[in-house]
Amino acid sequence: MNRIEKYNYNGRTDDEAVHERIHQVIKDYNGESGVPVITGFSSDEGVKRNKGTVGAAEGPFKVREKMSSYAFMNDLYDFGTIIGTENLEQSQQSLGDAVYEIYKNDSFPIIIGGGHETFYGHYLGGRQAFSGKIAILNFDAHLDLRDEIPSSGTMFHQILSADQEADYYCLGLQPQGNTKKLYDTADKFGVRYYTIDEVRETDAIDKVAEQLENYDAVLMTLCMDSIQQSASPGVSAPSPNGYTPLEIHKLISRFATLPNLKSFDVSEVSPPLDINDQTSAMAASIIHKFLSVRASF
Ligand SMILES: N=CN[C@@H](CCC(=O)O)C(=O)O
Repeated sequence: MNRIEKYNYNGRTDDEAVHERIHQVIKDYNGESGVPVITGFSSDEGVKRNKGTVGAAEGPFKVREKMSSYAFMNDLYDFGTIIGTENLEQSQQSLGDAVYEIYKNDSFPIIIGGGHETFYGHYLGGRQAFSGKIAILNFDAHLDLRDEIPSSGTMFHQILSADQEADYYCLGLQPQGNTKKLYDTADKFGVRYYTIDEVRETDAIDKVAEQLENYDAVLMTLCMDSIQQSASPGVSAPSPNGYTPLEIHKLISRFATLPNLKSFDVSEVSPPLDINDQTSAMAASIIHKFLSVRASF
């Protein structure tokens, strides 16, 4: 079991008597039901193995720092952060165990990565909690379907090659970031994938939203490299023509209200690569938007 570190939220307090910012309302998670639970996964190992630029291990702390003073008045809990090691497989299992504990109590994990290898741990918890058909909804510049040792570029290959009951939807692909081999792999597994242009210019989103209704559980994941580089520069593999902040806020809001959505992770924020904390702030604003739009957990 990996070490779990608690986060100490701090921020502006306007009036001691009124609890209206995240750092004032957030509590340690102790098994409560029907609540959103922030959970960190501090890991660089997946990006390192994928030959990317490391730094995402600092994401869970920096994104919480940005969220701390955001106006917020509803229930919110924090599980702590799983501290990843070079033993990525064990770290992902520890994240899966944490996520499973939250699901078991009928609560809703909101996970802050870590490299996108975060999603494999997220999935392990989801698969343990939910039998039947699972949909993975990934907003990403990359398919992450490499058939190699586990990294931040392999999670969906790992899942689809072992789980017949999991379907993969990928929205926002950057053509320059995915080779023919990755597209062939996607076709082999029947992945429903859409480039950024298809998301913008077709009815892909409506179609996907309709198809997602047919699953027992939907697990949603956002790779911050799917957002345009000028708004999300602090990632290992930036996208000059990724989602605009408005586009990604709209998309996350749209899918946040799916009744069968069980959890959400935001991955790949790398504070050492960031400019003026823009990427951490963007991730924090997306989580805040998600919390505001999804009325019940
Ligand atoms: N979604 C994240 N993907 C990987 C890059 C994928 C690739 O190199 O194909 C990452 O940043 O580590």
